[in-house]
Amino acid sequence: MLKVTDVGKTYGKFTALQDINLEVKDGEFLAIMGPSGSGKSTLINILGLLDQSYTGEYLLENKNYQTVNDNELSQIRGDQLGFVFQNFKLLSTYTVYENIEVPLIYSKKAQNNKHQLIESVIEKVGLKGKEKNLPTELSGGQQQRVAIARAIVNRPKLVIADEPTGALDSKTSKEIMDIFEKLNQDGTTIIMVTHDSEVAEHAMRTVYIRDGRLYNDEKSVKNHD
Ligand SMILES: Nc1ncnc2c1ncn2[C@@H]1O[C@H](COP(=O)(O)OP(=O)(O)OP(=O)(O)O)[C@@H](O)[C@H]1O
Repeated sequence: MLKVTDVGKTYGKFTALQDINLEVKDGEFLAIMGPSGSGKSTLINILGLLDQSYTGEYLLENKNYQTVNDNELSQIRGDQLGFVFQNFKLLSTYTVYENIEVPLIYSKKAQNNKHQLIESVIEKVGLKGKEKNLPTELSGGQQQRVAIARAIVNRPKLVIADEPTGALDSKTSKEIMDIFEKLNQDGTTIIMVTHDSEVAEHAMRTVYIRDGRLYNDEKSVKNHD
């Protein structure tokens, strides 16, 4: 799915990432853990094609997008990637159905069964009957379900989730993680940033970031400290 080789990122004199090497296979469910400010968002911004100013090489499906122009890049993001954020980022004046429809409007993928597609993801995330509700009429967990449905409606190869349970209580977090697990079982590759080791346990593999460096296990982070 993707391969990161010796990637580094600086903000002026500050080094946010260095010597990052990471390979994610098709169908994997990877958790990225690390303290606040360690570089997690910086890394997933690169993986999610939201940031092209880095050193080293990043290949997504064997393709380097570092010099691709913004228009083409947003098309690729829309067609191949799904994003889920901590604070849901739903459109507040759009209904549940309309929020989920948005990626399909911008997509160049052929969609001749749009309505069916939207209904099937609504069912998958357990929101049947809520199609006409506005986000403000839903609980946090339900809003995150809408965000997940929106992220997967285009059948992306890769879903990137940044602290998707960060704003949810532990019972709701578990329900959201069950949805991600099912999604992964259905073949979607998932990369998820989390502070929460219980959440990371749902992933197949966890990597750790500390001070802009990536470690494959917790022990090597501690040795480094
Ligand atoms: N635009 C920027 N300009 C300068 N420094 C930045 C910028 N964005 C991030 N940083 C710095 O880079 C480091 C890594 O930030 P990043 O947001 O990737 O951390 P994070 O691990 O995602 O943190 P959190 O868990 O709090 O979201 C931080 O020290 C941050 O202050």
